[in-house]
Amino acid sequence: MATLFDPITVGDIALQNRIVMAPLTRNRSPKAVPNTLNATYYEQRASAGLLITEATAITQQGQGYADVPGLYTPEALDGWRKVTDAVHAKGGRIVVQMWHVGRISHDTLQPGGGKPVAPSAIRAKSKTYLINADGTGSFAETSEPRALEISELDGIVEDYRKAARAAIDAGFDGVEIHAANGYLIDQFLRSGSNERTDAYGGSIENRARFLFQVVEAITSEIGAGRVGIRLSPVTPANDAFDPEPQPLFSYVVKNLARYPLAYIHIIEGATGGPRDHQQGERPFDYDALRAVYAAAGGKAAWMTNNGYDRDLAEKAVRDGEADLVAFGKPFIANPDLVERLKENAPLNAPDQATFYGGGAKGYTDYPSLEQVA
Ligand SMILES: C=C(C(=O)O)c1ccccc1
Repeated sequence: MATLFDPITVGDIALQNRIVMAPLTRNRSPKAVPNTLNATYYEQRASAGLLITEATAITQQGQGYADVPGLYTPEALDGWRKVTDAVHAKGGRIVVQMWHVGRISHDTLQPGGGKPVAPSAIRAKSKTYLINADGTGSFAETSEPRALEISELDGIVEDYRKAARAAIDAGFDGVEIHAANGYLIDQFLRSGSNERTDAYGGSIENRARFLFQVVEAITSEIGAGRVGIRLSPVTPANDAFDPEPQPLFSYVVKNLARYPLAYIHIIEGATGGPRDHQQGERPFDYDALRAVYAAAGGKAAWMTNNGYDRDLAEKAVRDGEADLVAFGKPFIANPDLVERLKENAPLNAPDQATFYGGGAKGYTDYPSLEQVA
C-alpha cells in the first residue's frame, strides 16, 4: 500500500515522493525571461517529488498574460537553465508546463498587436493580466480572437515540438502539455469554444485532432517517458464548456493510452474551486475515466489535483485512486510542504494579494519550519 512519501518512477523520471507542486502562474518573469528570483522560488520547493513550472508560453502568440515566462527566446532558455540547475542541485525534479493560451490573451500582448488566435472567433468571457504604464498590474477583459486557418495548425504543432526540444536542452526532466483550463488545446476539445466545420471541429475525434498532433510531435521529439499532460474535464475556467465531458475525455484518455507517457494530470472539478463542479447532465465519473484509460492499456502514472489536503491526498494514494497528488496554493505558502505533510505540521496560509506580480513578498519569503522553530 503506497503512501505520499514513497518514491515512484513516472516514465523516465524517478521521483523521491508522490507530492507534486502544481503549475502556478505568478507573473514574476518580466520580458518572459526567468530570473534568479524565480530560481530561488523553485529551489526552495525542490523537496517536492516533482515540480511543475508555472504555465510557460511556447511562442509570443501563445502568451496571454504579462510577465509569464516563455520557452522561445535564448534569454528565456538561459534563465530556465538557472532554475533547472538550482533544483537539480537540491536533488529535485522539474518539468515545464508548455502553454499556448489561444483566445485567453489580449491584443497588446500579441505579435504586432494582432488578435489572439483560437479554433473559432468566439470571445471568452474571461480576463487576463496586464502590466500598466506605471508598472502596476491589473486584470483586463480578453480580446476578440480570430479563427485559425487550417493551414496555420501545423506551424503551431511545430512550435510545440521546438519548445519541447528547447525544454530538454534547458535542463528540464520533461514537459507537461497544458491541455486544460480553457486554453488553446482545451478550446479545440470543448464544443463551447470550437464551432469549426472542418477536420478539427464537430465530432469528438475531430475536436481532439489538434491535441493528438501535439502529443505525437512532442513524444516523437523528446520521448513519451518525459511527457505528462494536464486535463480538466469539467472546469469552467476561462469560459470552457462542453455539455458531454464524459465521452469527450474518455475518448482522449483512451487514445492517450497509445503513448507510454510519464503521467496523466487530472484537475477534478472547477480549477481552484468546488471539486464537485459539474458540466452537463450528470456528475463526472473520474474513476470511470481512469478505468477507460487502464482498459486501453494506459500505464502512465495518474496524478490528481484540486483542493486536496493531507488526509484526502493520503487516502487517494493509499486506496490506489491516484499515484501522485498535485498541490497548488499549499506550495505557494509552504516551500517545505513535503516535510510539513510528513510531520503533520501546521501550514502557512497563502496571501492571495501577492499571488500575481510583484517581487519576493509572498513569493520567496514564506518561512520554512526550521525558520519558525
Ligand atoms: C495558467 C493558468 C491556468 O492553467 O489556470 C493560470 C493563468 C493565470 C492565473 C491563474 C492560472
